[in-house]
Amino acid sequence: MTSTPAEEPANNATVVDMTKRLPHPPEPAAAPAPAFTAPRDDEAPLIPEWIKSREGRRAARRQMQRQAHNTGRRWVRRQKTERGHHAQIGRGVIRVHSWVVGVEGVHAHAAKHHAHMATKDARATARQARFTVVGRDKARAVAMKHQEEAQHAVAAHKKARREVSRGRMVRGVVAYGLPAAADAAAFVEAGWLGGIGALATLGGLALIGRKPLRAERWDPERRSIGDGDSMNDTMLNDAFRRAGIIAKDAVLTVVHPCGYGRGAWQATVDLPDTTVTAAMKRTEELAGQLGVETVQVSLSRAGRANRLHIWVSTTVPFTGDPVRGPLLGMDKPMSLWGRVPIGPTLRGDAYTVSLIERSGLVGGEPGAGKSASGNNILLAAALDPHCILCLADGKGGGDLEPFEPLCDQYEGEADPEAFFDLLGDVIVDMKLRYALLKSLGKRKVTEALCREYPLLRLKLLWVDELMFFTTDEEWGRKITARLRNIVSRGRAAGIITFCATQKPGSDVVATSLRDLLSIRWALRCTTPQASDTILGQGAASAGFNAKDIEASMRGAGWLYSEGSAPEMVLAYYYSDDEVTDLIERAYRYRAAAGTLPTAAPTLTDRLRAAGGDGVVLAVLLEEYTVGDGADWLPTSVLLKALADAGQLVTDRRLGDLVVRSDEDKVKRPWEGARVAGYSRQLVADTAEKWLADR
Ligand SMILES: Nc1ncnc2c1ncn2[C@@H]1O[C@H](COP(=O)(O)OP(=O)(O)OP(=O)(O)O)[C@@H](O)[C@H]1O
Repeated sequence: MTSTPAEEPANNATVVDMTKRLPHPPEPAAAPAPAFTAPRDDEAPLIPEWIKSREGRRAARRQMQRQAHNTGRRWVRRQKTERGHHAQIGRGVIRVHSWVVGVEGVHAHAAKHHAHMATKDARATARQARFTVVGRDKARAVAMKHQEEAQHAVAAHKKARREVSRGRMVRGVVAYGLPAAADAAAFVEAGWLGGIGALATLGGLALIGRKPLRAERWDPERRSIGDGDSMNDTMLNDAFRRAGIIAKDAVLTVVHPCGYGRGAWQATVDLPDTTVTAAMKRTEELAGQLGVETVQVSLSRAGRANRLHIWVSTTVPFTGDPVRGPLLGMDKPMSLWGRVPIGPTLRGDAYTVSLIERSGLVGGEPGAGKSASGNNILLAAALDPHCILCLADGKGGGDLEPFEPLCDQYEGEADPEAFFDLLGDVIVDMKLRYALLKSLGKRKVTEALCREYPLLRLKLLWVDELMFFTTDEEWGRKITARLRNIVSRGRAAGIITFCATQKPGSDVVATSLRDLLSIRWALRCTTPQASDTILGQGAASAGFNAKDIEASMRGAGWLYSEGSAPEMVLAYYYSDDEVTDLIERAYRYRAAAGTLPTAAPTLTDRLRAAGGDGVVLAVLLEEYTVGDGADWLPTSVLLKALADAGQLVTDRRLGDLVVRSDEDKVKRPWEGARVAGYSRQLVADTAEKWLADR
């Protein structure tokens, strides 16, 4: 039931409606609120009035206490991290100290290394000049030049050291001296002021060291191994993109994550839309992006065309002490039929080569380490008592001289004519070898045949500084022709040929000869073109450029012997004393095996060894040496000598064998009559030609 206002009782005070709530007791009359007046702009901030009340002030105090407590806890927690104040101060001290030490030390170190090498060279050339007989003036001039270079290098090293000391002293005064002086002065003035000074110094150090030096803290744009950062996926992707190996939006697929070991960072990645061969062509750009030298980066195929193994050394490789050769530790003869140790690769693996049926070319600028590197092969051959050594030195220096007592043939006078004759003897030997192989029904020399037949022993023909022989106006072309003959046909006959040169251009090593030399060893070169002439056209642009080898990396070079790509190898180094020791050891092995060289076979020995008409010619030549010797003998005397030696030769057959011109046929006086005969020179020339034509 609802009531209408018309039905409401007239007196509210007497009738109580139970549906309504009781009214609150009447409030005491409050004092009228003061009218709020906003402060003027220049009077006070707009702060709620409550804050100014007692309650507000108490709440603000509580809030501040809470904040101080939290800050304190945070500070304590932070002290355990690398952002704590003591860590910051520690970093500050390290950074200030690094700044004082400076970076000039690197230059001083490089100057020291240079001075050391230059002095060593100067001593070596001076020693060489002292013992050089032929070309002594030239050797002395070279020694003087090296002496001057060494003096300059030593002076440069001293200067660099002085600069280091001066720089450190100035920076030390600024960094340590000034703050220490200021703090001490403040302490003397008023003890507490000194305390404030010390706190200020610590504050300064904390400020300097406030940022931890972690890779993540660096701008990714600036990450590089050269700056000491760790190699990681982001850095790799970035570097590959910027080097133009992969597209700007492409991503490398990581197969083996970045890891560090043995002084280098390594990773294996799959390249998107490109191949390892293409990537290797941009090694230089990639090295630039990683902030390192080209020689510090090594890229290789990891089993597939697009799977790349990247290796980045944190230091320039091969600049430490020379690596001791393993031949020194061998206590028994070597066999050249096995593999020859050459040296460690960039990645620290031992590199070896097989010389069987091979020939090689070693090239590099003067002082790159050709002779020292070549010693690895020469000493290995020397330590095989069954290997015949045949050496020629185009420099006429003393590099090969220690090997002379072991050599069956040695040409150390840089005489092109003598070298031409030496090659002639090698060709005769090669023909004899083929004749024997043919009679045995074999195609090529094997280890078993080599052991059974002394004639088939391996022979190493080593030519140092080929340029002096092949650029000779009179003999150059003939020498190249003979060398080409030996290299192309000698392999199967057990003759291994190696040529070393400072200048591997086509004027020195004819392309037709160079293409036959299968092992290529490029030590430091002055131009990429020179590097290409050793390793093959296009090698430098494919990432194998001997020009990139640093001058301080002596003995380091790109070596191509087998496999698909050249390897960077540091040749083992044998000092002069070690070479002498090993040669003495080789001499003993050869003496025990009965393979020490006997006197070189004479022309008549070789003619007799060849048999057939060779024996006839040998008997004829010997007849000229009877008694006081003669330059010309009558036909009758020669025929009698042949008959006495069991060679039944008619006048006509002799004429066919030793062909005379009309002038040679002119009769000469002999025991009161004029008779026909033959000159010794004609018979000797015929014999040489007969041997060479066989
Ligand atoms: N494998 C190596 N390890 C360390 N040092 C080396 C190595 N090879 C060479 N050297 C250093 O380099 C110097 C020069 O070497 P080497 O005489 O072999 O050079 P080269 O190329 O034959 O010179 P040149 O062309 O003038 O004959 C050596 O005296 C030695 O100090």
